[in-house]
Amino acid sequence: MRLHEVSKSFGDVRAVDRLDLTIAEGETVALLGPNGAGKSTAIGMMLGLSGPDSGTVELFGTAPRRAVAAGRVGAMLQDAGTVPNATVRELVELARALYPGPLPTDRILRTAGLTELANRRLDKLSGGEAQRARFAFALAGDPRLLVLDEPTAAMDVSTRQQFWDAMRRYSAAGHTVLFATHYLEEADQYADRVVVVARGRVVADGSGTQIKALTGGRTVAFDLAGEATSGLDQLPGVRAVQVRGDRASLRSDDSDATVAALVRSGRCFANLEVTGAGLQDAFLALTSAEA
Ligand SMILES: Nc1ncnc2c1ncn2[C@@H]1O[C@H](COP(=O)(O)OP(=O)(O)OP(=O)(O)O)[C@@H](O)[C@H]1O
Repeated sequence: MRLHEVSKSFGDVRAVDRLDLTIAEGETVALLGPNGAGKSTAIGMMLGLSGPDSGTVELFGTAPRRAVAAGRVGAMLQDAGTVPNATVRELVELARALYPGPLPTDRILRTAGLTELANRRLDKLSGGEAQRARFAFALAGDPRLLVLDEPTAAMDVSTRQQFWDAMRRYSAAGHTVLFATHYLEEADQYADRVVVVARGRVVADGSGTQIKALTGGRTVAFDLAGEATSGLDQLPGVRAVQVRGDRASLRSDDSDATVAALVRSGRCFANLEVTGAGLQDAFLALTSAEA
């Protein structure tokens, strides 16, 4: 899949701004960005639901609409509805009828973790189960590329886990998956590659580990135990000091040196904690750097 210099505006809002993105077959890629970053607009163009104002979008070497019509792409969009009175199995059969080379029904149900729920009516499913039914619908045509727009929005932790287990079964077979998410831990955990989008542009592209390394550093936090904050910014490695109530958080490039110096200083402190920069930190730093 290839987007080259793609832009799209809605009135004065430039939703996607000269976006360049190439995804190779077999990759699992997370499109990570805050609300309004342009993820859904970019996905809409990848699926041929709307055209770019400028730039080109190609799927499997052809126009998105043609690739979608040929059954090479399955999609699960944010606002997709289902058929309330049908059962899960009927929905899957309906989806299969739309494609030239669909997967067998039982395999779709198994991959989506719906075997036990095959005869359940769609309007009796929980939110997470309904999302898995949409996932089954997207899988039915045996697509080479699966595009998921915030697939786990509104799912609780265990339902989310079940969903990703199902997605893993699919990607393990060598299929390409692109998913949009706000959940930073999800991007880090389930994607081979994380593409961070802000204001319609790619601001970082790499593995979760690489994205974290871009901001680097650790946080050394402790209770001040009544001591003043003066001198904390002079400790070795410290780049920034933040104080909330009685707790200080030091952003440090060398947390070992910072902690050693803190101990040597003879200051009182309590509840010392050293944590690595999470993807959340990296994400905030990267997107605010663009502001
Ligand atoms: N049909 C539309 N008409 C007008 N503005 C739109 C339309 N679709 C999107 N936008 C605007 O384009 C920008 C990008 O929106 P988009 O939905 O692509 O972002 P997103 O990253 O998917 O956000 P979210 O995570 O909230 O779904 C936003 O400012 C949004 O308000």
